[in-house]
Amino acid sequence: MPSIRAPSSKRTASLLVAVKCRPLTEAEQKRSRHIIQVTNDKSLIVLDPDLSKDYLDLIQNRTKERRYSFDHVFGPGCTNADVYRNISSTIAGVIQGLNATVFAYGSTGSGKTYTMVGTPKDPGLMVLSLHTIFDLIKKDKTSDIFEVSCSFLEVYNEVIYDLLEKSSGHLELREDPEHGIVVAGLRSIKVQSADKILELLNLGNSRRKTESTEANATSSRSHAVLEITVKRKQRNQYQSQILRGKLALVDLAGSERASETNSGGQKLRDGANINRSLLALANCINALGKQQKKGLAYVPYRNSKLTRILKDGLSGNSQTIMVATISPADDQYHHTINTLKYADRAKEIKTQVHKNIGTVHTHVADYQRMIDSLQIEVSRLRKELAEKESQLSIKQVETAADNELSWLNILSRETSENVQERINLQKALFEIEETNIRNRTELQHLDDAIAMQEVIEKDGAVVRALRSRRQVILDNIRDNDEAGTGYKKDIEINEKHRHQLQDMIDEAISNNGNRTYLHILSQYRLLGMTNTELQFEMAMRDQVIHDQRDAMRKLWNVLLGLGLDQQQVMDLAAKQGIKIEESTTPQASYLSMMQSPVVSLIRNPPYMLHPGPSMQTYHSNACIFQHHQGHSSVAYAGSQIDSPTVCREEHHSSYYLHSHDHPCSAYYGKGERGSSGGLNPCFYTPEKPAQEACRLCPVLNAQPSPCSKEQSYSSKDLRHQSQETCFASGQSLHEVSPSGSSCRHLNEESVSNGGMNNRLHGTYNFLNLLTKHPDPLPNFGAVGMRPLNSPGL
Ligand SMILES: Nc1ncnc2c1ncn2[C@@H]1O[C@H](COP(=O)(O)OP(=O)(O)OP(=O)(O)O)[C@@H](O)[C@H]1O
Repeated sequence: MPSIRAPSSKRTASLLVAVKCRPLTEAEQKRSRHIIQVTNDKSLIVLDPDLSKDYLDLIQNRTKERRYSFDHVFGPGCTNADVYRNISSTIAGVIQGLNATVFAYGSTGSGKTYTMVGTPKDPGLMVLSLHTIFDLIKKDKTSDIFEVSCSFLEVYNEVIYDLLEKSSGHLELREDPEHGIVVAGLRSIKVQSADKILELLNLGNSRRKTESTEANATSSRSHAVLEITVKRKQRNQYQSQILRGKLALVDLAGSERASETNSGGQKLRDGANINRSLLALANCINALGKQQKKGLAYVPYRNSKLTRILKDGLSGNSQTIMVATISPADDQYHHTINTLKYADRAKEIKTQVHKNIGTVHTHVADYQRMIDSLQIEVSRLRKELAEKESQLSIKQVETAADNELSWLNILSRETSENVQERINLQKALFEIEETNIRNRTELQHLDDAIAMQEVIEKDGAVVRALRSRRQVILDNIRDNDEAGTGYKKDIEINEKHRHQLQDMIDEAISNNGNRTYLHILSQYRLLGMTNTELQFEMAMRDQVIHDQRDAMRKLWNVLLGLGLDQQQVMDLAAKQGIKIEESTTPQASYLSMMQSPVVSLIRNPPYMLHPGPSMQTYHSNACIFQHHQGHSSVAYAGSQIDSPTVCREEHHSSYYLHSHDHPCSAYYGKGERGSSGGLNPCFYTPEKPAQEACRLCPVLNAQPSPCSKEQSYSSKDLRHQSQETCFASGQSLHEVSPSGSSCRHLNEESVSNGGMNNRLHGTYNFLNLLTKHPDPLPNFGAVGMRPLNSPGL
């Protein structure tokens, strides 16, 4: 299986919002007034639908007239081709390995399906996009091989169906560590021409659930997602590079008010489900919009299948276009305002776009195979279950038995929903807690920065900006905590429900003998498999991420401590065919930190947070102390840079830089110099308390260096010194700065402690390579800095 890994060059893109106003329909022309005025290609006015407003109302600003501006505005005279012209460049990016998402959003009957699918005379965005993709492939002058595949699904009443299957079963979502959210078992058909996809599109559309409602004669009752994947394999390239672009075209079901639909029963239930998932989408748009202004806010993707499917398009790797469709009719005023409100918020949403580049080598092939075999097992069980059910129903003759079976069906459906809900709630809770861990870390940075800045100017602009940011973060923490409490309550309710269902199942087994038992057993087995798969996925992913980050952090500490800069390390690694992803370097951590709006305010000394390797924090005569014990590690660095005590703290799998009020800083006092004459950046992990670290680090205890003059090495000497030789002679390695006040300590004990030998052996080998030591080539697998194609498992 080709593995696709995102390279480092990311571009931040804003979600592009286009508004399209359809003409009045024939029926509307008889009863409604046109209230949309498109003032130019970027703005529009929604007129007050109430004509009875008098002059006084108007001058007192009691009018309901609203003005909006967007990236593009299209009036009733515009065709789908006019809309498409403005977004075609984004679609073209798909054949270059970029992802794009286009979704139509609006109330029922506002023109979403017309915009996405269109008519033979006015083909919609789905059709036009497909033509672009195949035209570009045809015109391509390179010798690259293209492979286009397509899938088409619908989400109806919170259940996913494959529109390319005649009678599709229920499909489940799963989180893939490489590809994000994927629909397990969804058919992906390879296609050679736009016509073939259009055929599939028509077929799928004919299978879509539609109903005639008050507002629209053929109203879509489901959300439909057409996904086109373009794989581009470059011939004769190093490792056969593959670009993989993905285009998701989404036609949402229309929101409506129950009071307007004039429907009951199933129709009303459909409407409620549609509204629920659209509300979930609106909530995500809200949170994402807020996130741009306020920093980390929790985005409730898990509240619906639709939002989980759209997650990448809303915040991940995708250039995303929202086409907000509106009706010009005065009786649709509230719907129109509502659509435009969310379209307006969506303008704030940012995504990170990068090419999906991979090689034909396998990364996580083993892991993927395991998941796939589980998937196959799940579908086999599903089939078995369906067969058993049909056998049972053939044998059924008594009405009592029918009733029993339908009761059982309800029970098994409820059981399934209960399990799925619990998984979603637990994951949501986990995500919310992660978000607040990051919020709390930022709060700590801010507290430190405020304290330091207040020494300089008590109530200056910077302090005020920092305080206001602090308030925002506090609000976010409170909001997230409240949401977390809500999820915990939901989990309790879910748990109670589970017990009730279990009681009912137990009773059924004791009363109804074999058939019931078999049915429930199969269902349970099925759910058990799905659950195991999820747990397995999560555990594997977390473990891999944790191990790799941990090993990389240690390696960077050692490498940069030797005085090499990041570029040198990367160049040397590249010579060995190893690609170090930019996003994993200390510089990247530093940059992302420094790019935050508040940190940019406080970049300059004297309270610079962490200068980063490029700014020589890891000075050649800096002091590095490493101590390994089990899974904990501590590394300290004292530099000559005139900055206050700074700590880098690792929490869970995240890696933060922050100024910290811990005993080391207390020792010197805030902003005071340590014995080195410079202030000491301090690196530690939570597992190793700072006091212990201070005790262990001779420099921080302001004790004389343990190195005698004869035992000391300049950093240059050290790099040419074989550690083996040094350890063999019973010495520990220390490097002393010219002033004698800072020291690098890397001894055998610290290397061997806690079973870290293998990893450090790898590190050591790599160091030898970097310092041109004639030892064998490094074993990168041991240190987590793997050649690009290693699975890391
Ligand atoms: N630009 C347009 N020009 C002419 N007619 C249009 C246009 N847009 C929409 N219509 C007409 O408006 C009606 C409703 O459109 P459509 O079915 O696309 O709405 P929708 O938003 O998809 O509704 P639902 O959410 O209920 O599925 C249809 O009769 C359609 O032909």
